[in-house]
Amino acid sequence: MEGVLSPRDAGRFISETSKDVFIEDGGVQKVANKIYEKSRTGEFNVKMWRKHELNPQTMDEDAVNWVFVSAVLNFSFWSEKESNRFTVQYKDKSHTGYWALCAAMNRALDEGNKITTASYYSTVTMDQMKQMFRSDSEIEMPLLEERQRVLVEAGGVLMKKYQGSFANVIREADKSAQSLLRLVLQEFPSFRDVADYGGKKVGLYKRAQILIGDIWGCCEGQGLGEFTDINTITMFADYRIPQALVYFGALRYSDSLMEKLKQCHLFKSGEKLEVEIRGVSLWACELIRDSIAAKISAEISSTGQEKKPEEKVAEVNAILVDHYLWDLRREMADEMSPIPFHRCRGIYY
Ligand SMILES: Nc1nc2c(c(CN[C@H]3C=C[C@H](O)[C@@H]3O)cn2[C@@H]2O[C@H](COP(=O)(O)O)[C@@H](O)[C@H]2O)c(=O)[nH]1
Repeated sequence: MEGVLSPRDAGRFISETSKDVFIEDGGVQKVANKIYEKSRTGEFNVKMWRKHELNPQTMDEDAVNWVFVSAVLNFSFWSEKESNRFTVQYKDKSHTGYWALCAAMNRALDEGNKITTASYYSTVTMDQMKQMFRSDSEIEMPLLEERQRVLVEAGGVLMKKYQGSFANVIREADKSAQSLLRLVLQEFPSFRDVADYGGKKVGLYKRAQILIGDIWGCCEGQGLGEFTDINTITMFADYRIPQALVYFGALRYSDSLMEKLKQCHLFKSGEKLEVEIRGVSLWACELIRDSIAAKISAEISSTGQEKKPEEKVAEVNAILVDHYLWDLRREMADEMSPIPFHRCRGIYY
């Protein structure tokens, strides 16, 4: 967007300016080493996305439209008590947080509600939302009215300008992730995750970038998911990656900020401390990605010969760094729970 720092430039600027959130190089190297080792197994690549059972298993237009709706709704699942959250039972499993959103979408589809069809969700009613996104715990899905509003808005744009399919937006971007990012920000207002910080406008664009990352993952970087510049997409600035980065010592909070977090302070979207947590986390992931790239090129130059294609370590971009940390935060939820996440009610992440 015009006059707005891109996520990478925003991350660098916020990191250089921040007074309450700091990057610790020791922790950055620790995470980079863990991911570098993981990347040598050959399983650490774009194919990981589809391994999650709730994600679509096809790579067609329906899958891409599923991803678009999940990205429109991919925000703010946290509740006061982590022990009592919005929960969805689906195929004998209990899902919370982001996975509860996916489970609810799949349950809705199984029940005949066309939640991923723009002609349906562009006119979805609150009664239909309550039915589709009903919780199986006593905690309802947060911000349901907001979710209806952004769904109707997004569906309306697709119907009016893109024949009802997000695949047509992707086609217009002509295999450029940055063109698709610009198009999403231009056409879908709810994705405009921008804040005022230090006299500048900073674009963190969490949902717009995770939309592109998930399209890339869903299609394994092929067909509708093929982007020549996918490595320019940064980490997705949510409320979980910071938790993981602090846990591994890559990020450090000032005592006063840590105290606020421990008091479950409710941050306003766009306030200084909230922007610093998200922006410095983003920059930390850029540094982790750079450190991994240096290790990979050092390995190639030290062995001298080029690896066989199947042995080549797939380039580790910020999306894969992000997914590694996000999935690990889920797997290590208990170990990481002493690190407080920042609470902000909003539609951006
Ligand atoms: N940075 C980042 N943020 C992510 C995701 C995802 C889901 N991605 C999955 C799909 C493929 C990947 O491998 C992941 O398995 C959700 N979120 C955000 O987290 C928050 C919810 O968290 P919790 O309360 O624990 O459910 C909420 O802000 C949501 O917007 C991610 O990947 N990266």
